[in-house]
Amino acid sequence: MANDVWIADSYAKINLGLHVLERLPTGYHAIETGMCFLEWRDHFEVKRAPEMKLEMNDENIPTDDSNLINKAIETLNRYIGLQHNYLIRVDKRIPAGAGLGGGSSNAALTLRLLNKIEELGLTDDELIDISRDLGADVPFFIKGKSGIAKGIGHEIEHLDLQPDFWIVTCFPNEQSSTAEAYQNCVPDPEPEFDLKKILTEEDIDEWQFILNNDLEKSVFQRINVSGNMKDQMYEFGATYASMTGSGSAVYGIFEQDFVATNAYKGLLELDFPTNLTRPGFEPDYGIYRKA
Ligand SMILES: C[C@@](CO)(OP(=O)(O)O)[C@H](O)COP(=O)(O)OP(=O)(O)OC[C@H]1O[C@@H](n2ccc(N)nc2=O)[C@H](O)[C@@H]1O
Ligand SMILES: Nc1ncnc2c1ncn2[C@@H]1O[C@H](COP(=O)(O)OP(=O)(O)O)[C@@H](O)[C@H]1O
Repeated sequence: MANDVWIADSYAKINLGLHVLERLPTGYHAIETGMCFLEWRDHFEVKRAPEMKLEMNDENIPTDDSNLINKAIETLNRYIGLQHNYLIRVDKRIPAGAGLGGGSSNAALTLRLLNKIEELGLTDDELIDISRDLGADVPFFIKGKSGIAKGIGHEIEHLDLQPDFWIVTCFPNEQSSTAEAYQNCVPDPEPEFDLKKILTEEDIDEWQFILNNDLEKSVFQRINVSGNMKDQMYEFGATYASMTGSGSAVYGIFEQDFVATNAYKGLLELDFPTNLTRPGFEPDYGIYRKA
């Protein structure tokens, strides 16, 4: 009904390995990367309004046409035409420029929310098609399932890659440019290790020797604190640690809860935005009417 308020959450992701295979003529890069979700979420509340309006509680992120939520609204409007205007309020908790996909995740949720509220009847595959122009990472966020992304990130094989361990993720408060991270890395068309085999067959104890993020080197040269934080995760007892995506956030995977909790508290004391995700976490992709 016209006065309904709709609520939903938009989740962060981390990358489990990231191979940069080739620089393409478009300037984008062919990659393969595993992705799973964190219990780190932005909260959306949406209701009808006289005109489209976006409100976010993060003054560092513009709410003008450059915002990926507004780009998603514009894309959907162009594709099928929206019947109404909405006020979209976002309680933003996922840091931007962190390699956590916060903006991409917001764009995907916006498409799913408006599809549901306006009863547009678009399938996931149609939403995935529409989402491609919004960003390389946006299609991944349409289904809410972990998996391996290839191509520029649009070709997704959904697999259950959600680790059954604790994940501690920390953002050292320095935004990393995705474009720069890719521009400064050296593609390797023949990676030494088979990413899918590692993620689905290798014991996690082996990951630190064979699971790499090819964007780390160039980012750690510019943002040293991220490299130091990766070392710190191992010092805290992580079984595996890596920068996520184009950074600058770093995550550690821990097999014992008290070791993870100790790392989480230690990093929080540094005043960095830090997240603790429990074993086997699955995002709630539901869209609900607020009671
Ligand atoms: C690095 C990754 C890993 O998951 O995520 P984040 O670190 O951004 O979370 C993704 O590849 C980022 O996806 P996304 O953030 O949607 O990238 P886009 O906005 O489409 O592209 C931003 C810029 O990154 C570069 N880019 C992006 C993806 C890709 N496969 N090759 C690239 O070279 C291009 O210079 C592009 O102009
Ligand atoms: N709704 C949004 N949330 C977060 N970042 C956004 C949003 N809209 C646009 N942006 C811009 O996108 C960039 C970060 O996008 P994001 O997907 O969070 O990248 P990353 O995964 O690298 O952190 C920043 O430059 C930010 O200003």
